[in-house]
Amino acid sequence: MEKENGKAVHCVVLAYPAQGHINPMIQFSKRLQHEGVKVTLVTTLFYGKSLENFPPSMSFETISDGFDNGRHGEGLKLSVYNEVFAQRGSQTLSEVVEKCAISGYPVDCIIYDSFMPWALDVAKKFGIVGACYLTQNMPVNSVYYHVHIGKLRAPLTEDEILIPMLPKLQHRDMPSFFLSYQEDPAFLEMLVEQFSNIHEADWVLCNAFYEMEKEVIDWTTKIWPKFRTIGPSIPSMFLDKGLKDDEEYGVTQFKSEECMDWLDKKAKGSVLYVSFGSLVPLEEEQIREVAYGLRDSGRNFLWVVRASEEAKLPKDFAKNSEKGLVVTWCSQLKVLSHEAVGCFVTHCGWNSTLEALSLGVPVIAVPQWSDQATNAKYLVDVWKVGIRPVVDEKKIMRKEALEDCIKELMESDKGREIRINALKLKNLAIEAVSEGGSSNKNIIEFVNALKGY
Ligand SMILES: O=c1ccn([C@@H]2O[C@H](COP(=O)(O)OP(=O)(O)O[C@H]3O[C@H](CO)[C@@H](O)[C@H](O)[C@H]3O)[C@@H](O)[C@H]2O)c(=O)[nH]1
Repeated sequence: MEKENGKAVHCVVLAYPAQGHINPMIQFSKRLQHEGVKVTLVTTLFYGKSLENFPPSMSFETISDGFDNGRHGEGLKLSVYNEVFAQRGSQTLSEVVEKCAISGYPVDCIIYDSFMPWALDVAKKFGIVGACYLTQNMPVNSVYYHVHIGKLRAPLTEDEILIPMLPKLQHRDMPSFFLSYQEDPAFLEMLVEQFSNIHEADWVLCNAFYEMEKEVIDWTTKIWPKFRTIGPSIPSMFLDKGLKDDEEYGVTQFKSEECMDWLDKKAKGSVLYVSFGSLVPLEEEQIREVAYGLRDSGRNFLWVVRASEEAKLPKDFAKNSEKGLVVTWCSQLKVLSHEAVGCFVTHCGWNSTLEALSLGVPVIAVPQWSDQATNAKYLVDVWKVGIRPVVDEKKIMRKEALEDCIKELMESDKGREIRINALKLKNLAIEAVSEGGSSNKNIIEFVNALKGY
């Protein structure tokens, strides 16, 4: 598969330095490679050093965020980091593009994570295509976009937030940066900044699929005509099985611990899988409530508690028992696709959300930070594949609230309906990336345009 001039199309894929961002970018890259595109994956030097199991089929380059030995010093403000990153990142990304040209593989397109909008200027400077990749979900992006166009403000003054094509949102459904805006506006500003130049991007790609949120996607395509959904960006073996040997994302920041033998011994649908993702630390009090809630539910559970969080576990809590196993990291997709798993207690990070939808696993939604509350709203009220426990005035989910949700999901009629809905979503996700499906067609359209067809 070649361009009109006979050469393979070459895309630089610029991933933001975080597990939840590099995973989907690598997965999308594999789909591009499947369509005959040459991919060079790029991330920051410091983050790159922490990654293992890099896919051998891709070239790998690094840029500088200005902190090649890490972001030491608690005092470093996000706004300062972003400013330095934009400046050093633009410079070193330009060097990568130049290096590729010198080595005989000129770059045709930069696909950049929307968290780094300055990368579009680099693409423009070289006269190549700039494609923005939105790692988060479209309703969340739409919320931030409405701040960008001045239709929504922080701090929130209204009780209910009305945004076209989205359900009514309460404060608890909004991205957390609205609620923390007064203490620290930098996060919301960074997320809104994603949309500062988006109308100039040649393409806007989003890690979602059309059938999951048609209304908001149709609305978005009207304002950005080159907006396309290309997800779920998760390994093909867990979806359409169209890509050979594609069983893992490819890079890992943390080492997985063995848990498959333990799962193999458990009855079908009997295990609660619990994970709060790769980033957010939980309050010790919250970890204690989860621990006792799981233990007292009487159910089997497999819980990922990252090494940095382990000291917060209650001293009397058994990490490896007949009913429960705690690991520091696991292959989440293998776990979610295991028939023993009956429910996912999740923080609702966007990748975990898409993985749950794609594998048909119902959820107990326990959002903590960033986009997670809006994802939880969709999981519970729009896709109807989960339940959200109440939290108290300290925003802690008490053990009783968790136990009630577990009981409801595993035993009630509502739980059975939720399971049926989860399977419907799973089938839609598989169809979207299969031949002729909405995301598959969009990927082919994108690649053909790069090839000049
Ligand atoms: O034991 C584990 C736990 C997680 N994962 C993987 O790690 C990724 C986690 O991604 P995500 O669910 O998105 O959570 P975070 O890592 O917390 O992601 C951050 O980035 C996402 C994209 O911006 C946001 O949606 C989240 O809110 C934000 O916390 C997923 O692919 C999981 O499969 C594993 O492989 N093993």
